Amino acid sequence: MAKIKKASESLTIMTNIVLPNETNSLRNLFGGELLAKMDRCASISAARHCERRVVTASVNHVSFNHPIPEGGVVVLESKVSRAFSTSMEVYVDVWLDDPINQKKIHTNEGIYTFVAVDEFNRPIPIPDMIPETEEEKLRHAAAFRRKELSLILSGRMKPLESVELKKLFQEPEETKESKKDKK
Ligand SMILES: CCCCCCCCCCCCCCCC(=O)SCCNC(=O)CCNC(=O)[C@H](O)C(C)(C)COP(=O)(O)OP(=O)(O)OC[C@H]1O[C@@H](n2cnc3c(N)ncnc32)[C@H](O)[C@@H]1OP(=O)(O)O
Repeated sequence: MAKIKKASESLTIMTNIVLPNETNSLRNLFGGELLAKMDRCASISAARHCERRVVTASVNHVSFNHPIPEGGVVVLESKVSRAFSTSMEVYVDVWLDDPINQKKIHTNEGIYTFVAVDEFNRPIPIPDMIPETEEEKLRHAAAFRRKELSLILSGRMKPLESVELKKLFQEPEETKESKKDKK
């Protein structure tokens, strides 16, 4: 198994048409149906990256920005955004595709955490990942913060133990100095 893989090697694209049994009372794609589709797409990306069985450990974020109507063509694209020791973050982008007018609307985004497991469902090490595009680099850079937040929210980490997340709430030294100068 390769020790380091590119983000693009885990790219997974799923295209579907929204059927009536998947909609809510407003005849738009039901949120839970979309979550299931995102989980499926993201789990394939995770398995492609680590070439192992994976389980969903956490759904860290999902945004519903635009409804997806019955009959709409929905395209899901997922890629591993960062690999840690046994876990990986997977980003899923969802698009409403209008093949007739050739328009694409970015409707949703989801961030999932998967863990690679052995035959006894114990976590096992995974290959590292290199981001290449600007977007991959941005997502990769912020992933550690999101991991810490997810661990805090799930009670697996104490807020004061965080490294990257804590930095967001700390004032830069220069700002502190300039405040002192003004006094
Ligand atoms: C070959 C290619 C072909 C491709 C084509 C085939 C594709 C074929 C795909 C099929 C894919 C099926 C995909 C099914 C997807 C489900 O539906 S799975 C069902 C739902 N999920 C579950 O049932 C999982 C239940 N939970 C568990 O089993 C355990 O809690 C877990 C997740 C394995 C973790 O176990 P644990 O003993 O607590 O392990 P622990 O060492 O504490 O943590 C392991 C890692 O997870 C991280 N972690 C744990 N919880 C969290 C959290 N809440 N937030 C963030 N990180 C967390 C830890 O930080 C740690 O990360 P690392 O620092 O090691 O990277």
